[in-house]
Amino acid sequence: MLRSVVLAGGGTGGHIYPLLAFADAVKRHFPDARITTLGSPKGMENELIPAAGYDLRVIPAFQLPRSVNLNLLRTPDRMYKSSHAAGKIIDEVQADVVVGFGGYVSVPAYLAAWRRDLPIVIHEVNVPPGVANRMGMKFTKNVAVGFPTQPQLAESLKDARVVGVPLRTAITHLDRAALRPQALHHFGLRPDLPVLFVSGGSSGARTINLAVAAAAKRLAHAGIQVLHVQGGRNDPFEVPADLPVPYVVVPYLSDMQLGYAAADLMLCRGGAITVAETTALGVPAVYVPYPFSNQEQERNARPVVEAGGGILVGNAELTPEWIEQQIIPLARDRQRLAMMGTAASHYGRRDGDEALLEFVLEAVAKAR
Ligand SMILES: CC(=O)N[C@H]1[C@@H](OP(=O)(O)OP(=O)(O)OC[C@H]2O[C@@H](n3ccc(=O)[nH]c3=O)[C@H](O)[C@@H]2O)O[C@H](CO)[C@@H](O)[C@@H]1O
Repeated sequence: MLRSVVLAGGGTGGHIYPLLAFADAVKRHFPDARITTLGSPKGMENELIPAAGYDLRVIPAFQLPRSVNLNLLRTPDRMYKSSHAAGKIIDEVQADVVVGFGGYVSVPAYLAAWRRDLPIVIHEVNVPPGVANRMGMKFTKNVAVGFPTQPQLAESLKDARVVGVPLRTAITHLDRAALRPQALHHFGLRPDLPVLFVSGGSSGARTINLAVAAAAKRLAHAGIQVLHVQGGRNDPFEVPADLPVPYVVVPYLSDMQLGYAAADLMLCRGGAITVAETTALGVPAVYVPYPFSNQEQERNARPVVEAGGGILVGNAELTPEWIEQQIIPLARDRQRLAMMGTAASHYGRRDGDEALLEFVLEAVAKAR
């Protein structure tokens, strides 16, 4: 039984969408439960959470250090304001549990919950775990992870429960083949030619945007249509106007399921939620991991590639020539795409929201 939950997570889409998917699962099972989310002043949560209809409380920003630093938790001026604000909200809504998904806002929430002796559950999707969640792990052993490889790859996650990634129901309930005609129509794409779906994650990826746009003519002359999501925080790019087949650019897709339904092949970064979605849906993908952030995106994508669900290319290797030599033949090879899609779907799962809820209920029951 859950009466009131506080969910903390923010920054980019990768931290917010799992939180929203989990909130939906709580609402399905406990329609009367109070759901409160904590966010930071500038993150994408300020658009995404109110749009999904949930109560967002913004607490003062707190700059995370680059490494785990517990002294910081004791430094009143840096941390006090944020954790005091989180604590006031936790008290006001009489939370049963705090569930954190990482990002700036999670640390003050973990600290405030620990001070009140409330159960804390951490959900982590990356290897190595993010700094906020690593700090949270000092306060709780209730750690859940998104992928089966994480406990083997990171010592700090070796005892974590693998629950999968909570994904939006628009994605977990998606029948790609059934939605495809509507999706193609929506974007003005043709049903007789393959579609390359390009997305650099929630903020977009400049390297990917520029490389694909520079290959636009070659793709079009090979009969490959492109559906290209620019990404929430990226500059526009130029695509030639007189192409013989559609090249559709959209700034950001709120209905990401339409993109997945239209896609024959995806070209994307290796953000954890993107990987969870492509594999849950069996979408074959070319992964171009973001080369920084501790190689976390390469670690996300590599197991899928090893399972045969996609291919991996380094950021610097993604040139218009590489696209011509590797992506064009792949996008036209229906048999190879089908095999890759099946392999990807064997790695993915769609029940992360339910599995995390079960884990949270166990944590609450243990604490009572
Ligand atoms: C550069 C960086 O540090 N990126 C991190 C960030 O990625 P990022 O925030 O890009 O997150 P992911 O790639 O994991 O997920 C992106 C999410 O945004 C959605 N989406 C994307 C574009 C769009 O137009 N519409 C839309 O809905 C996708 O469907 C997906 O649900 O968080 C991830 C999860 O912690 C990490 O693994 C990534 O390494």
